[in-house]
This record gives sequence, structure tokens and C-alpha cells, in this order.
Amino acid sequence: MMVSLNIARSLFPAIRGYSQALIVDELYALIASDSFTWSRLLCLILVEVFRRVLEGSLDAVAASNERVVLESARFYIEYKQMEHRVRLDVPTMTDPIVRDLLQESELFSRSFSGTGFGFLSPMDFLQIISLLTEILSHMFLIISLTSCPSHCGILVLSILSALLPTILSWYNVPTNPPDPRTTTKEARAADRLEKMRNLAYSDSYRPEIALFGLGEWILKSWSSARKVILEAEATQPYQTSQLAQYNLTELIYAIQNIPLLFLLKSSSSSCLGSITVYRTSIQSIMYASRGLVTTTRMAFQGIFLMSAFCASLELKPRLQPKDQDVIQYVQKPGGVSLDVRGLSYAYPGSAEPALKNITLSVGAGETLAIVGLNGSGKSTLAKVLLRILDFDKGSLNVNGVDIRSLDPSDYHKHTSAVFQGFSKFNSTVKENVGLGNVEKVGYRPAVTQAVHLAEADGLVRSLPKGLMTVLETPGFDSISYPGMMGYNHQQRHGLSGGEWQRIAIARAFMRATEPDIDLLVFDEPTSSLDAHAQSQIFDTITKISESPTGERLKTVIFITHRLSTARRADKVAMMENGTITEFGSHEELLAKNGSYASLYRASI
Ligand SMILES: Nc1ncnc2c1ncn2[C@@H]1O[C@H](COP(=O)(O)OP(=O)(O)OP(=O)(O)O)[C@@H](O)[C@H]1O
Repeated sequence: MMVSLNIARSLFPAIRGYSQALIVDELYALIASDSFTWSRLLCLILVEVFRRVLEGSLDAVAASNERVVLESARFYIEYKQMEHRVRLDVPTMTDPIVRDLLQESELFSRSFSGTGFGFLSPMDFLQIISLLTEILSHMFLIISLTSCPSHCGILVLSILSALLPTILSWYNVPTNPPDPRTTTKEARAADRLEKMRNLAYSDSYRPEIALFGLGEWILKSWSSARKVILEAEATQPYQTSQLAQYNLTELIYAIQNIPLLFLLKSSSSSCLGSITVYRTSIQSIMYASRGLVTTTRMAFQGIFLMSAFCASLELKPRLQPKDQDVIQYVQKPGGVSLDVRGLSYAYPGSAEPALKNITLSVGAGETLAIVGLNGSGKSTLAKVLLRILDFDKGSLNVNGVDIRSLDPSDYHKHTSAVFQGFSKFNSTVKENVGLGNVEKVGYRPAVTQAVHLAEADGLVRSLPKGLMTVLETPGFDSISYPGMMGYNHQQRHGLSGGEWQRIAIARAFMRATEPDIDLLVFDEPTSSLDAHAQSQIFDTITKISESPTGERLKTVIFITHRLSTARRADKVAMMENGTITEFGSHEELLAKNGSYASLYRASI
């Protein structure tokens, strides 16, 4: 329907020209001859009015139809893209090729909302058909005006003169002032300008700007980038005036008049209306053919981006095993058991492995503390054990099953964690906590219980709107929309590092208490908490991981720099330079008098 409506619409310019020519002819007859009839003029005017009404209605129908089609397509494309984004795992997303592909796919989806390049439209193909129809209808008019054999030369000359600007543009001859081009230097300056503006305007950078005295530097960088852009803009009129010498537009218009003169001379039937329609059609062909070339070029870019979009839909999460290899996670009493043998892992692009030849085992219901110096690989090991990252060498068995055979989403349903760089959602306390167990995010008692377990009741009570207080997220500036005036900024509330940590712990507790959860991983969960609060949180972790009778229900792994907490664990893994150098109970490692013992003595 959209195609036929657009074809019908593109026939209108030619029909318009013809209808107006007939009226001009009739008016000319009124002034110049006796062959004029009022009834014929009235009839022509009525036809013209009818044509305008029809054109207007068809335009309205086509526009609303186009909007519906475009919005449906846009929803579908954006939905597909979101669907794939949320499924892709960390190893897939860190691949630079995948990133590029996703970026191109993003450009394709944005082109539907008009926020992409701004010149690319998925409607290009439709426009090509419309432009072709428009050109053909105008050609038909010109041919009908030059129908006798003696007009053959005039016809060829007419068409050539109409297509001349398009032909010249293939040879890079400017027939119109060119669009301003952006050089690499200018693009870099524009990028820098935007960064500096962002630094100056965003509240989240303000403390560091003040502390490090960045104001002057921002201003200097901004003004030098602005100067580059101003200089580029200043050269634009100069270029235009210079190029105006070569601007062939006027010449082309003159050339287009030559066939017209021949037509006037050779045809006695030529009159004012015919000349009008002839002139309009020649110019319409000229503009439409140029538009056709540009749109075709855009359409090819569209095809390229569309293929990126289609390829991105084929991307599979790297951690996902093949369907035939998937083994379902089976819950065992007392929590999960983990068995790691000779495991090594290097981050993509890193020459040095972050984990080297790791061997350890944790029994169901046991508590493992991972300790070590900064950069020794503790967080990386936690992520591998949680199947957020893959590994290059060795093996990792979960309840005796190779972790690579488990569907990561199935495994994750049995784990809960606080990551070192936990997320701070730009949302209410309720959502920040409740998202730990998404099924209960709207269930207030569950959120309140998690907040209570994280000893955050006092914090929530102190907030202006309690659980419904919107938290201010560092580095996140929410977008304002019309109608939201004041909404964003009035209610946001900042939290201290320790308070945020309590929120993250509460989020982990949201699901940690569920019977399905077998593994709890805490990466420095209490680093910002005072000693008393830390002790309370560890007591709660112990309480959650045991039954009321003291029977172990969940396996717990925690990473800590405070070695006083490590003694709570059944086993301690001392990590140095990506590998486990000491493994055993706190007492065993102290007796060994090695790295752990000296780190422990230094920390107390
Ligand atoms: N995304 C990454 N890409 C490349 N290298 C990384 C990445 N994350 C961590 N590393 C490197 O891996 C090594 C181990 O980092 P990891 O975060 O596991 O150490 P850590 O023991 O947890 O340190 P900390 O005690 O400071 O938290 C470090 O050398 C680090 O630079």
C-alpha cells in the first residue's frame, strides 16, 4: 500500500504542471483570442480544485500510512537489538569486532528514528521508486510536447540539458556550492569541544574539577577546539565565493532554454501553457535525477548497515554451550561444590595472563576467603567462578559437571553476588535493592527484609522518601524531557560509598535467602564499612548460608583485604601475581609462616 501510495503521489507534480498549463492556455485565450469559453475555464478550474483536494487527501493518507509502517519497523528493529544486547555476555561484548558490528547495527536502528546520520533513511528505496516515477511522468509530458518527428533533436537536447547537472556531478564538477566537508582535525576538535562542555556542565565531575583545579584547563581546551571550528566555519563563505566562479547552475539554466527556443520557433501550436509545463518538467527532471543519485548512494549505505544489523542478530553469547552439549544444573544439598584444575586466563589483548595455573577445590557448604595484593587476580577468579568470564586453559567443574556445559543463565539462577564495581542504578532505593530478585522487585516486604539483613534500615529511614527515594548516580546525568521539569533533579539523593555498599549487599541478599541459591560471592563487600558494620554483615552472611540448626546450605566465597575476616572462612586462598601460592585454613597458613602470615600480621 505504501509503495502504491508513493507512486501515485509522485505522479502528481506532472499532473499538476499539465493541469496548470491548461488553465494558463485558457486564460491566454481569454486575453489574446476569441476562442475562449467560460464553461471550459470553469471546468478546468474545478478539475484543478479537485486535483488539489485529491492530492492533499492522498498526501495525508500516505503520510499517516508511512508513519505507521515506520513506527512498527522501528519498534521491531529496536526490540530485536535490545533483545540481543541483553543476551550477549561479557566475553562477546569485549571483542572489538563485535563492538564495531554492534555500533553499525545501532546506526541502522537509529536511522529509523531520524537520530542517526541524519541523511540515511530506510525509506530510501521507496524514495527511489517515487523519484523514478516522477522523472518518467515528466519525461512523458516533454515527449508529448515534442511528439512530431522534427522535434526529435529538441527532445534529446531537452533531456540532456535536464540531466546535465547530474552527469557533471559524476565528474566532480560543482554545479551548486558544495556541502561543507569536515576534516579529521575539525572532527577531533568537535569531539573535544563536546567532551569539555560535558565536563563543565555535568555535576558529577564537579568535585574532581575543583580538587584538581581543572577549570582553567577545561576552558583552554574548549577555547582552542572552538577556535578550530570557528576557523573552519570562517573559511566556508570564502570557499563558496571562490567556487561561485565555477558554479555552472546559471549556465545550465541558460542551456535548458535553448530547446525551448527551438520548440517555440518550430511549433505553431506552442503556447504559454505548454512553455510553462515544459520548463517546469525540465527543472523537475533535473532536481529529481540529482535526488535519485543521492538517494541511491544513501540506499547503498543503508544496505551496508542493514547487513551489519542482520549479522549482529546472528551473534551468539560465547559462554553459551551448543544446545546438544547443555547439561542442566542439578542442585545438591549443602550448596555448590567447585573444583578448579590448572586454570589460566588472559584478558583479550593482554600479554600477561590475569590467572595462571589456578588449582583449588571448595566443597558444598564451605566458605572460601580469597586474599592477596592489589592486581593479584582475585576479582578475575571470582568472575570466572561465576561464569561471567571464560578461561583459556584448565578445567572448572561445578557439582562435578564441566561449567562449560552449563547454560550460564541456568547457573546464575543459583548464585548471588556483590561485585567490586557493583551497579548504581539511577532509580529508587526499592528498585536498586529489589533488582537482586527481579520477580520480587515490586514486593515491598521482600525489599524491606533485604534492607534489614544489610543493616540498612536506618539509612532508608533517613532518606526523604524512604524506599521510594531516587538515588543520585555518579556519572549519570538523566535526560530531561518536556513535562519533566524539576522532576529529575528535586528528588535525587546522594549516598556515601559505605551507604551504596549496603544497598549492593541488600541487593545480593534479595536473592541470597532464596532456597535455589547455592553460591554466594562477595567481592570486598564491606571495604567501605566500619569494623562493627562489617562484623554484622558477615554474621548475616553466615546466618543466610546456614539452616537454623547450623546445617550448611550454601557455599560462600568472599574476597577481602581485611584479613581479620578471612579467619571466618573454612579455607583461605592466598593469591599472588595471578596464581594461588598458599591454600588451607587460616591456622594452617599462619603456621606456614609464608606470605599470608606476613600479610595477616601487617593487617592487624
Ligand atoms: N577488563 C580488564 N582488561 C584487561 N586487564 C584487566 C581487566 N580487569 C583486570 N585486569 C588485569 O587483571 C589483573 C588482575 O585484576 P583483578 O581485578 O582480578 O585483581 P584483584 O586482585 O581483584 O585486585 P584488587 O585487589 O585491586 O581488587 C590486573 O593486572 C588487572 O590489571
